[in-house]
Amino acid sequence: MYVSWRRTLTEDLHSAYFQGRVYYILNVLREDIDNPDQRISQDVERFCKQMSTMASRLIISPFTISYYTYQCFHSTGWIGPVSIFGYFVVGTIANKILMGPIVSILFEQEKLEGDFRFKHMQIRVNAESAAFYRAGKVEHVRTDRRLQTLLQTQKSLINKELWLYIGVNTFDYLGGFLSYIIIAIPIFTGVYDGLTPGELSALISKNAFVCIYLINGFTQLIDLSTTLSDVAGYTHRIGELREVMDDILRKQCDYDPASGESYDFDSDFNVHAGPVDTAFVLDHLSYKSPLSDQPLVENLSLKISQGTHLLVVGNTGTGKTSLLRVLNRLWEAHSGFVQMTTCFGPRGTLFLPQKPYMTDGTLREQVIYPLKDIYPASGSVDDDRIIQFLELAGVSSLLKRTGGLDEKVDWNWSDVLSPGEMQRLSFARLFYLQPKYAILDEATSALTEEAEAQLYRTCKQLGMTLVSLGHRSSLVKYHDVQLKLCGGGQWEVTKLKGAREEAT
Ligand SMILES: Nc1ncnc2c1ncn2[C@@H]1O[C@H](COP(=O)(O)OP(=O)(O)OP(=O)(O)O)[C@@H](O)[C@H]1O
Repeated sequence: MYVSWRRTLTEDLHSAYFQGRVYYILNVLREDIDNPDQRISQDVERFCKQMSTMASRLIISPFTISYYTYQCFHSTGWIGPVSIFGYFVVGTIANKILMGPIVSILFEQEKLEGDFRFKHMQIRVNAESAAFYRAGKVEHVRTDRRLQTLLQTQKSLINKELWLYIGVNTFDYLGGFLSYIIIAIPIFTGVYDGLTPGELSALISKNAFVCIYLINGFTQLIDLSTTLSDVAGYTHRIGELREVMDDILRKQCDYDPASGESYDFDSDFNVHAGPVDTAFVLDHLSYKSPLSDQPLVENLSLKISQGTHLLVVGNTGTGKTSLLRVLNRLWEAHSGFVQMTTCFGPRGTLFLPQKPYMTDGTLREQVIYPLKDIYPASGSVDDDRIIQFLELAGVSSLLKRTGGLDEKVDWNWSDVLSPGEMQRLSFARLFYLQPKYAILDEATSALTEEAEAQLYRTCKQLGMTLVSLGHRSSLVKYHDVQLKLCGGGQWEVTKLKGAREEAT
């Protein structure tokens, strides 16, 4: 049961988490949900484990309780079952009161557990940068601080649980007396006055057995209180995550106001109807960052068309990457429209983000990312293409390091590749997927100008229209139009080297 519940619950959460932009919104934009990763992995695991330990008792209890209620009624009359049920109700109310604070503290403890784990994760991912700073001591203090906060909460949880344990054990203990009180009432009220001492002792032992068994059935349920309080805490965390994901899915605006069509964020490779030679149409677009009321850009009208290479420049924080977020529909526009008139992926538009993302897997999986399978499915011809593109991107040496395109590697790609190698590998991806439009966010910032020139030349030879973001003046010569973001919502478009001006 544990395994199948865990599978069902995790798969259900995954299907919502990976739908559209939900994982991005949860991790980057929403602050009301802590540690979604921990909720999906650890909380679900513990929830299913605790539920499965409760399951056998919960399944069997109704049968044993019904059977012994009948038996108890048969031997003691209504007084036995009624007093035992009453006793159970009192015990349940007492436990409910004691359980109340535990659920909220358990919730808090799991949050702090997630924060503590995240700190270790942060150090694991950034071990080299931290080591360059010789930051062992400061990281030690900070990690210990998180541990102390966690342990304090854990201690107060255990203190609260202590009262619950005392309550549960007292209930168990007093239950033992109750069976004799139930038998004592008919004896002392003279119901069994006509019986001989032998018959009376036989009756007492029979009645005691039945009552003790019925009470035992209830105490077993009451013993579940501690497990139940844990289950309630995990349910709260998992339920909250599910509700927030549903809320995001409901609000996710997959409706294109310009074309009036709805689109599917995940159906990447469907061609969107629109002018064939245009990738994006921006109409009086304004956008701002999620935490600020100041507009980054106001009333931007622009067309990104085939053959017109666009360079986006501007000071730090003026909203260059944010423009790509709006184009890629990660952020909603504040006003105006953005229409994406091509598909996403091969033969459409592809974004190379500022931080190259190296997935796990083989070298082939790195190159074909984000495709799941080779494209087009062409067997060994595909190998030749991949090798050729690795060479063109200047990372053919990776073939030797990995031992082949399909050799499994046991390292973390982001740890072992230099930033320059990661950028080159991202270009190998781009060459392989050959989109019509390549949107490059400081994609060559870690490379020399010669390497940059070679990569840009190859992109153009492969027929891509480029939209680049960057600070380097060397980028100017590869572009026809420049969009300068000046901050405070201002922008200006200029034509470079006398090219056709597509932008207005
Ligand atoms: N997830 C976020 N939540 C809140 N604010 C954000 C978020 N991402 C970016 N910002 C803010 O939005 C503003 C614009 O950021 P953006 O990344 O577009 O800058 P940029 O022009 O690309 O800068 P750079 O040249 O350094 O890459 C910045 O002030 C940034 O702090």
